[in-house]
Amino acid sequence: MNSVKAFAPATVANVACGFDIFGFAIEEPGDVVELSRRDEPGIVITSIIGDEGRLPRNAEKNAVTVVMLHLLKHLRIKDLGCEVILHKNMPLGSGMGSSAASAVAGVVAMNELLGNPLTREELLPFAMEGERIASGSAHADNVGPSLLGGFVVIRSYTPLDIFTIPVPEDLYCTLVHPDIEINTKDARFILRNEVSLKNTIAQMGNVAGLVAGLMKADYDLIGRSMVDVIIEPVRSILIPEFKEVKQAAISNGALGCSISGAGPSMFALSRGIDNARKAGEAMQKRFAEAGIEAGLHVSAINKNGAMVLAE
Ligand SMILES: Nc1ncnc2c1ncn2[C@@H]1O[C@H](COP(=O)(O)OP(=O)(O)O)[C@@H](O)[C@H]1O
Ligand SMILES: N[C@@H](CCOP(=O)(O)O)C(=O)O
Repeated sequence: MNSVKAFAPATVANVACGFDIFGFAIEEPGDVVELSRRDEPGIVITSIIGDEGRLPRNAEKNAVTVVMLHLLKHLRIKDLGCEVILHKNMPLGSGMGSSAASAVAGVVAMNELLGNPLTREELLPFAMEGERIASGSAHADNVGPSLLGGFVVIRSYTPLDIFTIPVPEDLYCTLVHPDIEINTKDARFILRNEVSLKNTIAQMGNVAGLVAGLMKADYDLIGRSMVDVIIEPVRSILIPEFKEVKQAAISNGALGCSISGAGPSMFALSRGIDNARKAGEAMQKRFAEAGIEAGLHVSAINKNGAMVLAE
């Protein structure tokens, strides 16, 4: 095989109470990577479309190629020559798993070009290296769902133990991206290292409730469990109109609403696409009243994750 194209979707990480342990993918947007072999050895980024020239062109600094370099090293392949085109289809520092989408599309494309020596699950640690370069932390709650699809739970990082759980058929996500940027690295830096016993108990109850609610298709339980007493109170300060936008979502049919990843995007979960759209329009309107433009995506939970595209 001489050339390959792969797509990897945007993701909602944390899902309110599950900091670094919960995430799911949405249908769109997503990054697309094109790979083609060349005669000279080495991985070269020939073009990035859609980043306004902001992303590193150096293969060792961009999440899309860092993952390929790690994969090739693991497979002890030294002489491969490859040209990379990245279609950057989502904003940077968005809370939509932008760096993760590039990393996953990159590692899936390279694995395909090599004839799929690794399974999807085996690609995960390499995709996580893309997150390390982007945010200083190799968290898996964006790359996991972007790679595997579904609602992902990371039970443990050492050793890595990750699985997906079923979600109700009629569950829809609303993702609203206000036109501001928050660097995940900065949004991790401001978090406290200590958590009180009281908050730990509350958070554990919600984590258990959200898993049970999703698996039992108990929409009320899902809504009641979308509460984050640890991270949201700290990070929401970085998002203008956070409380008002969250209230707008809940008053307009959403089961619950919180920060998507490290923000500034906010997400809501709803029963049915009509509720998800209504909540999204209300959230967008609330941002607009404060003079902030916001993009809106309404989607089912993406069960497939990354895809190799026909040439
Ligand atoms: N291919 C890539 N796509 C997006 N960001 C990348 C990529 N490669 C490196 N980065 C770096 O990662 C940071 C953005 O990642 P992050 O803050 O995690 O955003 P997001 O929340 O959207 O994933 C920026 O500093 C950016 O330069
Ligand atoms: N668990 C991470 C998720 C970051 O998601 P992103 O989409 O903002 O990169 C965190 O909360 O830091």
